[in-house]
Amino acid sequence: MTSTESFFDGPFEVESDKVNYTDEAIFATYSYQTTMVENRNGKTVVMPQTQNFEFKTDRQVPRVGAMFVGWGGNNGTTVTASIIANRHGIVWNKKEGEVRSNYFGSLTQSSTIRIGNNECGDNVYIPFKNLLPMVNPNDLVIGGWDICSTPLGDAMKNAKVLDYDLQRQVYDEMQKLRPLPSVYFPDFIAANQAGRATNVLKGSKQEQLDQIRKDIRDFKSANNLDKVIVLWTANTERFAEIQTGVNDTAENLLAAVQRGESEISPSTVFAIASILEGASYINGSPQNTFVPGVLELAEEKQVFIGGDDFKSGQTKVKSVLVDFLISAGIKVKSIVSYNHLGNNDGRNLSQPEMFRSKEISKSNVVDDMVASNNILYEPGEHPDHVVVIKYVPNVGDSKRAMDEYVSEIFMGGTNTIVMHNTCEDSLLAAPIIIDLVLLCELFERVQLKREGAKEYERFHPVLSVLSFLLKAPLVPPGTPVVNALFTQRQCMVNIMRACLGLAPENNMLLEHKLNRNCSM
Ligand SMILES: NC(=O)c1ccc[n+]([C@@H]2O[C@H](COP(=O)([O-])OP(=O)(O)OC[C@H]3O[C@@H](n4cnc5c(N)ncnc54)[C@H](O)[C@@H]3O)[C@@H](O)[C@H]2O)c1
Ligand SMILES: O=P([O-])([O-])O[C@@H]1[C@@H](O)[C@H](O)[C@@H](O)[C@H](O)[C@@H]1O
Repeated sequence: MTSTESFFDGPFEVESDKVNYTDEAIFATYSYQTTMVENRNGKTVVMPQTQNFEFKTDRQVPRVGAMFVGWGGNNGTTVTASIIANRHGIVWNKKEGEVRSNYFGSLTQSSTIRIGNNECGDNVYIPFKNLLPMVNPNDLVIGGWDICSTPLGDAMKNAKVLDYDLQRQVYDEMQKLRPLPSVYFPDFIAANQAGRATNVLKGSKQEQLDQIRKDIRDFKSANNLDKVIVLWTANTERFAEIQTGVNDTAENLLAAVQRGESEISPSTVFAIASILEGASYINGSPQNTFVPGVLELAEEKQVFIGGDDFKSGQTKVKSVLVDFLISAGIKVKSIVSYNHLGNNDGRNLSQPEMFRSKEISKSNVVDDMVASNNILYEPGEHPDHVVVIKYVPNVGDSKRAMDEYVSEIFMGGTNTIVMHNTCEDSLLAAPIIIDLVLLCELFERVQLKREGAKEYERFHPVLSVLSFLLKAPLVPPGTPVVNALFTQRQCMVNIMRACLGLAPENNMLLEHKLNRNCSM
């Protein structure tokens, strides 16, 4: 039987008159094809449109620092220890035998992309990370802040995420890592977190903002970095109230910080600091860090922001399952998502205001799929959708998710899907954190020039291309939110293909569907 798949792991290059590789950059011409649709007297008229672009992708991979807010938490310690383990090629023992350090669960490090077919007609796949020049996670320089002063070795032990035999081998290196003091406004996270607040900044909000900015500058210069990316993996905050004159514009926001306005959260302080220091900022939690004033500031300074809330387990499955059901013409009528977890995040979420932030990000993930099908759903009609999260210390970081999906099928039938999903929360989130940093950094090196334009331009500061990794994707104002997981993945892959002048992956495989194989 002939093999239908091949895998090339070596260097990768496109040979085409549309692509030019220089030492500095990859230049590619690309025809972006879409369709404009009009409703003309009841008839849907579709008009193909083409816009030509020139893509420029800098080839020099910079020296990158990742600064985590909440560095001492389960996610922060797990991602740090795992990068150290991969850097040293650590192998450890479990009862099932030896395990070699890896980046499973990382889109960039452990997934592949179909790049075409060879002369035998076999599909050819390459590592996702080979498509465009990308930072090696082993080279990331990591730092960050935590309101808890516990050194990272002990914090890793407290997290109880990684196997003992692995922890043992990275403990000494981890124990040398100390989180910087952080911004702590008690009413933004659960009261039960107060005991952790042993490493907090003093002074006014302005003084704390200035200190965070200095921390970023000092980290960058001390480690001889080309750039820093700041990522929030601290606890889920309550939503901040949007207040006119406080956080509604960039100017008001900066003035409000100076006045010490109470409705400015720690995460918003970090976002302001990052943007003012030219460091991209990513929000791995569900709170509304990106109040209108932050959005305006990011646009003013042309600094990338991304969020919200890592899409790691239960929601990731939901964004696939509901997409499959609705795109198969099956009417989802009810979604009940229950989970319990026993880590500190779960403890923080046990306070209603913090749970509400998470409930919002977990509940909106099917809106685009439902809105796409007016055969199944009347305008404004939605499935029942309930999210329940309970704190049960015994399970620790090993979250137990239980979901029930009830759908209406053919001729009045009913389909019920019940799922139990043990999500090792931090082992699922850590590779996502790596992908968010690496992809954000990659897209900082991509520029586009429209046909006839003199200047290149960067992507909009709200980096919506990161949506595959996030539950509640932040998008530029007025643009569509896409949650369907494989649509999100294809979007990212096709943009990366466009950087190489390659057409989008269309999955047609037309060459295999004719009476005789057509050699293209
Ligand atoms: N699968 C996942 O683990 C997953 C998925 C999606 C989102 N998240 C979100 O990621 C975040 C972290 O999850 P976790 O399991 O690592 O939680 P965690 O409680 O283990 O870690 C959070 C850390 O943040 C610190 N912290 C709290 N407020 C801070 C502040 N203002 N500044 C600096 N540090 C602060 C805490 O001391 C703690 O060390 C949570 O908001 C969670 O909702 C996690
Ligand atoms: O990503 P996902 O598994 O759907 O959602 C998870 C929640 O179910 C969990 O309760 C919470 O603690 C995690 O932070 C994460 O947000």
